Amino acid sequence: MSAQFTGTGGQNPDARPAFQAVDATVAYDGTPVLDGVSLDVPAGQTLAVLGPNGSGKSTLMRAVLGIVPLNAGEILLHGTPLRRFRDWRRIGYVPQRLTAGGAVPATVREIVASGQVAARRRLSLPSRKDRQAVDEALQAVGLEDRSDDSVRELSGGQQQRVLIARALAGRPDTFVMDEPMAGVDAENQQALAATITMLGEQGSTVVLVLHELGPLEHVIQRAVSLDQGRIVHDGVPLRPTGECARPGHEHQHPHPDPNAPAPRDANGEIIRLEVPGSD
Ligand SMILES: Nc1ncnc2c1ncn2[C@@H]1O[C@H](COP(=O)(O)OP(=O)(O)OP(=O)(O)O)[C@@H](O)[C@H]1O
Repeated sequence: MSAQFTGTGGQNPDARPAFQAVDATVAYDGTPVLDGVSLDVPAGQTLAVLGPNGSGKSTLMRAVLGIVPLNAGEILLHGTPLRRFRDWRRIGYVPQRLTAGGAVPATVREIVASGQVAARRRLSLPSRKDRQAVDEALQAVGLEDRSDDSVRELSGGQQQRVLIARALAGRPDTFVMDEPMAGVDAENQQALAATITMLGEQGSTVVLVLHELGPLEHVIQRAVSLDQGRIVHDGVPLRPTGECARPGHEHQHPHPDPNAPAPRDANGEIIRLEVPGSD
């Protein structure tokens, strides 16, 4: 594997935390969904954010990335207050998988290459190094043989791997992945777990929203559980107990079933993969 994905933080014990939330509060219509959350994520750590549906996991991820404004508190990225942070090329965001947003049809390679736009100098064309980074990102997620296919031809799990390759192609060292395993079949989960393991081993910071640790159990160093917008556990990952420990237990989840047919719009067209931030 190339050294290009190597994070800097994991090798430097003096590095400032990748993410810091200080008493972060977010309310929608007056109802707090993040209720004074304080959290430091050291550079180089692989951390899972767990919790029941609606507990505020996605809101916390969006808040640390500045997508959702805080009502109170503060966020720092790599030691810099969010409002002054400019080094967005360091951050790779893997959003939840499918939306009905208006993306254009695109090949796998085009989607992955779109992850480099923020990192390239304005108006410059992709360099040989950029193209090489796309090749390596595709290789990292095991999709190099699908690079010229339309993303619409891929399964949901493969599309999720495309989104991760897209984040890798920008060469960040800090990743936020919102439910990368949701609606992904077992084979693609294993492929994703291998990629995330590689990132952790190479010193990147990886923050993942998960419903269960599953195939990532061996790579998660720390788990933070939210409930009703507050941190109720922070430490070694808790093993599931009771009903959740039962073999075959299925978390109640609003995301698509991996075996369900591809979602279609009112005209019968398959809903396309959104390409956020590809401007
Ligand atoms: N844009 C919004 N406007 C109003 N309410 C919102 C908005 N986004 C989220 N919420 C509400 O905030 C609460 C927390 O939502 P959030 O998506 O952060 O939870 P979550 O833990 O990620 O849930 P899930 O596991 O279902 O993805 C929920 O009650 C949700 O309905």
